Amino acid sequence: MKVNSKAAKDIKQSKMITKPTFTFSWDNNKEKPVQSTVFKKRDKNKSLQINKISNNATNELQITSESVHENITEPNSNKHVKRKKRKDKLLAKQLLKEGVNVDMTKLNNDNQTKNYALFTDSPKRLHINVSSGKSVSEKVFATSDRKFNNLDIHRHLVSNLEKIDFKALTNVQEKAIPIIMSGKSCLIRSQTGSGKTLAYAVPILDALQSISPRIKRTDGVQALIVLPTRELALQTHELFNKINTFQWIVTGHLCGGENRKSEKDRLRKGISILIGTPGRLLDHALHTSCFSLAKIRCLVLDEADRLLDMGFRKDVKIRCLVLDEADRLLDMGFRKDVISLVEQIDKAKSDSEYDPLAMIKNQTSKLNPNSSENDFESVLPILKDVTSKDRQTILLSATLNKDVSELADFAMEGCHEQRSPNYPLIRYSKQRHQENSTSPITDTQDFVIPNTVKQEFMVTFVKHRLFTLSALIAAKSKQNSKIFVFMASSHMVEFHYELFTRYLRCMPKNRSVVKRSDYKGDKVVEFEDDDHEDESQEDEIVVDTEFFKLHGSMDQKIRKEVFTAFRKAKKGVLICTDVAARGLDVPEADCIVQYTPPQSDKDYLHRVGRTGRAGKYGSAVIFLTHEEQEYVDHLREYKVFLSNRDPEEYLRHLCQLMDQPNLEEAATALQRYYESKVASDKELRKSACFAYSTWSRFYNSYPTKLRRIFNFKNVNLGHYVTSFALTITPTEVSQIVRGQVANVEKPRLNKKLALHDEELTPTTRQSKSTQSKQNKRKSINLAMSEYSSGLESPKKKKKKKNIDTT
Ligand SMILES: Nc1ncnc2c1ncn2[C@@H]1O[C@H](COP(=O)(O)OP(=O)(O)OP(=O)(O)O)[C@@H](O)[C@H]1O
Repeated sequence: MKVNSKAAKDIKQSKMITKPTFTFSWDNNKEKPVQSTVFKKRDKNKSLQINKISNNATNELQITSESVHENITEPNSNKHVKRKKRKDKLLAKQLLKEGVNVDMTKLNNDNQTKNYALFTDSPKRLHINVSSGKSVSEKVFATSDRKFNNLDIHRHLVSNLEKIDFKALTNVQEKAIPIIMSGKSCLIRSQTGSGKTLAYAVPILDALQSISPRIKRTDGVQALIVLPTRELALQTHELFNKINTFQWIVTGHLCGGENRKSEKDRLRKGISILIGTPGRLLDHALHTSCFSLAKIRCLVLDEADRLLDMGFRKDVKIRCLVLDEADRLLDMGFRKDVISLVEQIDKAKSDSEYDPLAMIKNQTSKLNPNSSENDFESVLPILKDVTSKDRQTILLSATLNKDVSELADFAMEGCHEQRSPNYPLIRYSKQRHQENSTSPITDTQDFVIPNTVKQEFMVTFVKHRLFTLSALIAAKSKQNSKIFVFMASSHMVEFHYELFTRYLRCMPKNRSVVKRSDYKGDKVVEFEDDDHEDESQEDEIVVDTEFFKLHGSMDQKIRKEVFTAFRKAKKGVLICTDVAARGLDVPEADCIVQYTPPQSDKDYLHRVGRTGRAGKYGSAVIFLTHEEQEYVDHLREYKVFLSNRDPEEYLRHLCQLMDQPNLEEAATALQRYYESKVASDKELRKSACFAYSTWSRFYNSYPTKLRRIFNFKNVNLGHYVTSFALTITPTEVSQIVRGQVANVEKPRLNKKLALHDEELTPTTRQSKSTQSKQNKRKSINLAMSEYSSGLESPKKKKKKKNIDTT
């Protein structure tokens, strides 16, 4: 019991007080009656007892003492859990009858149950079939042993590539580079980490360097590369810079969250190869005059008609449009925007003046005797031909679906003088529904995951999730691993990042003093003891690794710094949302942890694809609960086979970490330690509440086809609260979150999982108007929260008639 008059004041003033209860007793001398009034805070964590004694003279009650009781409720002490325990016992008896070995003492022992109940759950069995099947695999490097110097590209480019150690061609490069160099549009599907970026970067650079007279900055954008995330745009830009030996070819990137003025300056100077995210590109197209559409071909998103009003000139020449991670762009709601872009470019072409020279040139090139049989038309490569009004379109992704193929049909239809929808589809493996390379792409494509990645699943009890993840991180850090940990929301990333950096990485030296008796019952363990200011309070590094965080709500500057630092780090743990799932290339990353399963099956592939890149080895593990284990069967539909990993293999590391000989004691001590820290730190507790709240929204918005596996109605929310190191009930968490949101003047939190308005794409912003549409796109929006368009709010830009000319 603690007495603290400030706390007593807080409770008295607090609005969250239930009705007081009055009790009367006699004072020690049995002379006067004592009236005790107990106020209880709604969160039941604190209660205030005021003892008053009647003053005979004035007939008034005098306060004799005030005391605040901190009742840390044991999460499992409610009726619901008791009922569940009864059920567990019945189930255990049933299992015993079936001949399954069940330790009934654990279930019957009340003391054990009282002992925090982390390891007293009824036995749950895995009922999934984990036998492996034949997955679809692709070889990364070409068997023909072809090298860059065998290609007809400039020798300076070859020597630079060799210097960076790009000698042998990967399969996708061997197939795609000659096709792109010939000027054809194509659709490329190839597994993650197979070198798709270089497959288009090399031919683009080579084509541009061969133009005579040399292209100038003032000639405007020649190639436009559109990517879904800022990090990906930055990374692609870096790659272009690294391999570009031709100083007159200027590359640049535009993505949300950066200083617009410096971007404007760069645009004014001129860029030949422009890499960017759709939102920011549109932003500049709308507001930056030096990014005039008269000079450069721009990606037109939502407001194509307005762009035309703004002077979409007819002599524009974007001759190469690359849509990387094309399916992601569609998932993010950019379908309309991309289609608008293509329409505008086509319109510009058809509106352009009669150009007999170009026509003659095209005719001549069609008679080129060197053209291959398969060429549906043989033209002078578009990028090399300055007079060409054509456009070359390249769509790439590791996962193509019907939507992308429809977009490709549309985008490529008009990209050559003689239209032909018969564009080459570059894909390596023969798939279930694929008879030949021209057979249609369906939504049920088999997933091709690098066979150098060991894919596992780990079934844990919900209450074990937090310390199992900690154990995994501790174990992997000993092996100097570089780990991606994928979580559901920005808040979840923030909370785990704080918790792990502050309390997992370093721990007090005296942590071994916590014995079983210390975490029995309802007492919260505190390692620090105010009375002992000795060395026992010192911390030591127990998990020797660096933690990083990455999510869409972070400031762009920090986001860039974090990403660069993680790439450079020798080892580390990147706690992130799906913003890091696509395209990011961290070659040394050797472990992927999916702490929250993805909402889209494709995301499973892309998350796993952050390891095992370019033939390197890696492992990927997904956390599942017993109720979710069917997900393993679900992935088998895509020919993805996971093996089972026993969590105990990681949990053993906790004994050393917590200085406890017994595994269960060590795990419980860690959980208690986290809980005590969260309970005593207001900010951390708030962060945990938001993390839990956004997780629950995420979990509640799985798409229909995954809902039978990830069913919100089936989850024990109380257990999930424990997995966020909280010792309060889910209802209390929502009250705290609601209270916090109400206290914020201008709530930055969108009703949907803390979506920041600026994170929405122009298309989504329009769709915000109707609630029904919102509901339909619930899961899309969740994913999009991670991507910034960098656009101003619609209100601001609506009345802007004059374009900013600065
Ligand atoms: N010819 C090559 N030889 C050696 N390494 C290569 C070669 N081409 C690419 N790489 C390396 O392979 C890795 C993956 O390349 P890249 O990022 O282009 O893959 P991707 O296919 O685009 O993957 P994702 O689908 O995940 O975006 C990079 O680290 C890159 O440096």
